[in-house]
Amino acid sequence: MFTLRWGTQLSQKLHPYQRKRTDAVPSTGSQRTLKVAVVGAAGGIGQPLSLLLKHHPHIETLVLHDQENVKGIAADLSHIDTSAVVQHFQGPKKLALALKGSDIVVVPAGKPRKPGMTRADLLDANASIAVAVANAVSTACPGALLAFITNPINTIVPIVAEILKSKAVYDPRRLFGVTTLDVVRSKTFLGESIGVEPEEVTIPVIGGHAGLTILPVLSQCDPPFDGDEAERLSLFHRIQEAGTEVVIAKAGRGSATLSMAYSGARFVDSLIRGIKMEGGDEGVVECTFCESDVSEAKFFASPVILGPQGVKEHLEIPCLDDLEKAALKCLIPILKKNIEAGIKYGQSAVVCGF
Ligand SMILES: NC(=O)c1ccc[n+]([C@@H]2O[C@H](COP(=O)([O-])OP(=O)(O)OC[C@H]3O[C@@H](n4cnc5c(N)ncnc54)[C@H](O)[C@@H]3O)[C@@H](O)[C@H]2O)c1
Ligand SMILES: O=C(O)C[C@H](O)C(=O)O
Repeated sequence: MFTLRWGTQLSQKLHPYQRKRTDAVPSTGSQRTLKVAVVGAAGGIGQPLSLLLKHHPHIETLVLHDQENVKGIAADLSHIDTSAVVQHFQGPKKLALALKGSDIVVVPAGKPRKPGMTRADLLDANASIAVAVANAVSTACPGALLAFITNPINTIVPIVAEILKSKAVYDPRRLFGVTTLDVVRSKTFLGESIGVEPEEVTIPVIGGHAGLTILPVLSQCDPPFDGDEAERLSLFHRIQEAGTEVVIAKAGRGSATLSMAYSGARFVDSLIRGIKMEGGDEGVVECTFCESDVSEAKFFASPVILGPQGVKEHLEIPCLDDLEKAALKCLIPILKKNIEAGIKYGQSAVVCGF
């Protein structure tokens, strides 16, 4: 029988350097069932992501929202013999209603890249979508965990933070840019290179989610990657440019969708396992882009321990070798600029009343 392997196998194992005792947290009731909303559910990512989430044993209600018609997708998914009930909503006027009472909102709404574009080129098209979702979340489900897939992640997440701040509902523990695909790709490429199952590979990927801001910490790979300097640089570059590899291969028909849906589902599963964590549980570790003071940039992708309220603890930036230290030094100014653009956009959206 086909079963999805939710739980430990899908999410990042605790790496030895991350292994820490965490404070006991009160039980939030592992029996609680959850409402998860997907905004952009009719899209290239949204459809397979919704398919994967329909199989999640802890999702009681799966809400599909899109500006396009999602009725057919909901009807289709609702015939799958798993218990999640599928609801559907279309258009901006239905967004707040769709999100009402959601525990988790995951957002793959927005334009994807075409060959020749950078992720930053998507800002004009996608920023207003992020603002609309943040506004709706602030009234419909201010306590939800909010995971953005929409690019450019480095700028979209700071925009959303500004909108939520203006509504006095911003909780940095609950807002995430999904960078799981960078980890998934790193595990795959390293597994091939080392000659082990990709699932056995653990590697932190830090920084941001665009070109040079993506920093796979190869020196902390487990099992160790012991390629020579040339292999190391080539792998480093391939991971940074893996999104572009897909954009070029799709030749104008969008960017990564299936691997992103898999990665998005894995991230949602980790959020759910955090929500359902019982006192004494060790916690779920994922690399994700969120506000922190682990680096000089206000937002940074790094390993966090997830718990019932979202981020339970930010782990230190892993030990870096000389190449990685240089890469971090080079990415920080780029990331800061991306973040600053988001803060400015968000603040002006607030002033303009969007
Ligand atoms: N974080 C990552 O690692 C990662 C990976 C891949 C793609 N992405 C990004 O994800 C986004 C979506 O990619 P895709 O390939 O699914 O694109 P797509 O065009 O196939 O789908 C986007 C969907 O969003 C919907 N949408 C647009 N505006 C909306 C709104 N205001 N409200 C509700 N729905 C709306 C569209 O109707 C469409 O169905 C892109 O911005 C892409 O760059 C991020
Ligand atoms: O590359 C893109 O534009 C999509 C996404 O960010 C990716 O990494 O695949």
